[in-house]
Amino acid sequence: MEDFKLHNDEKKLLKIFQEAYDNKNITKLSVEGLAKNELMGSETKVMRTALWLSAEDKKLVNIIENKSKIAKLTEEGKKVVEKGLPERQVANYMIENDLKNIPIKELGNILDKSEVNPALGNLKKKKIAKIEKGNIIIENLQYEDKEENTLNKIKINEENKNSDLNNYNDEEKKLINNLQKRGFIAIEEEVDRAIELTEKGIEFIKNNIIEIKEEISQLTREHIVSGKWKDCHIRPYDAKIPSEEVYPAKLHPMTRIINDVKEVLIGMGFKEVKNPIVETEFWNFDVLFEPQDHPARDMQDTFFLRYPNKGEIPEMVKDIKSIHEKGMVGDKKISKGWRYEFDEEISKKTVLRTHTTVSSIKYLASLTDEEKEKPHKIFSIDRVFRNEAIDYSHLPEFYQCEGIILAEGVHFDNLIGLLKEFLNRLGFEQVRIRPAYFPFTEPSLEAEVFVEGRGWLELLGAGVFRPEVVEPLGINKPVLAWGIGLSRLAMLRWGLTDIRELHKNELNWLKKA
Ligand SMILES: N[C@@H](Cc1ccccc1)C(=O)O
Repeated sequence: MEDFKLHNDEKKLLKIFQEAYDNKNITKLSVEGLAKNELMGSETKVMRTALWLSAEDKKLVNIIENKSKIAKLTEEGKKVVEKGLPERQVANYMIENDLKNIPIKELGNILDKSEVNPALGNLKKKKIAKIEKGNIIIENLQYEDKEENTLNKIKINEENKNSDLNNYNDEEKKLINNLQKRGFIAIEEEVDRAIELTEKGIEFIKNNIIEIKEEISQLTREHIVSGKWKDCHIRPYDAKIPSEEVYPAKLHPMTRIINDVKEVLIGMGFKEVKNPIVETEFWNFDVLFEPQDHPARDMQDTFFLRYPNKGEIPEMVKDIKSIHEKGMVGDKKISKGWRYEFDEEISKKTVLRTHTTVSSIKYLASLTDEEKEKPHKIFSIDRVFRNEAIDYSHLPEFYQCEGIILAEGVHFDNLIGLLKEFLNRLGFEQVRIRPAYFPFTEPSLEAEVFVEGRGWLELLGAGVFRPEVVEPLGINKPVLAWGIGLSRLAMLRWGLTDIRELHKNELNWLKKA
């Protein structure tokens, strides 16, 4: 025997071929025929076994697939073969009742509702009757119908397992096309499979005695107690055998990314916070020291709400007003401010949050004096909204993940170290940092990752919150902040080039992702 181990089923299949070859020099057998052999028993088993035998290391057989189109009668079609086409049923009815004409309305008693219109059309087309003033007037009841002949032919061909569409001439094919539209015939694709010995396969069955010993795949107590184990052949375990692919139920890829990122952050000591989708401009922009005339607030980027168009804002708005207008925290001047007139009415306007930085800043604002003394590490993962046209890289709704560290003595270097660690844990080995600008952080940075075949890609924005952001909240310690787009992350993980793919729920992709 050659240098590979054969599974019992493989031996059985080869044995069938060996007999066919010895008797009639046959090297090719249909899967259907093989399945009927008692050594096999089912088409699935034949196919599975043939797949093993055709694998790279053996190549003893080839699987040959012949695709063909076949014409079959539908359930409706079968009825029509018995009773005639609907127009024939009308004609028969008239013959039986000796009628020369009937009102169209009466068709409802003879035929199914859905068949009335097609029957009328065909009565006219086939010149069986003409229609005048709501009456069907008979012209020729003894007609021959090529469509019915074709239906009969299909029935007979089906009985003889001869349904290939190629058995019909062009005229018949046209008729079949019509009958298919009327729902009496279905065209289906059929795959005819056969297994054929390769040269190597032929050599093999010529030169080997194929011995089939019953095998067991599991040793039981019974085998041991009875001593049967001495005669048992235990099937060796082969992890390389190709098998049917199975797709178990699983979470949506986007949910999986979210869960993975959560796990990484929780592992790094962060705590999750959640916030509502609808925010005031106060929390979405003002507190983050974004001036009220900042272009990002423009209609183009932000979704403003009509109902309710105003929300509540805290007393603290006075402090925010003062930092925006004059750069003052209480009576201490910490910066130039934006030097414009801050409008509390604008602060009250409602928006769909445009970034998760809202969650970070709301958390900081919620701390009591005592809590402010302690270090904090929090993150949030949430949907954010931007009024952008949908294309391969933009959706009006997407996921962001955002986090902060508040602690005495932390600085920019710690932020870089943290982000490198975070991105490493997400599977990106090469990370590089570039300077960037955000209205609420100074200094600010962008982190890029290197992806094989795509180069350096920007993934993350970060920085140290400006004093103008944290000091009005009574926080005098550094706060490191960062935000990352999760859709980008998901696209990289699954090699997508179009963000829309993530939400199409295309089953084939979902199964394999
Ligand atoms: N909020 C920023 C990201 C960011 C978060 C925190 C600090 C710096 C930048 C964005 O949406 O792009």
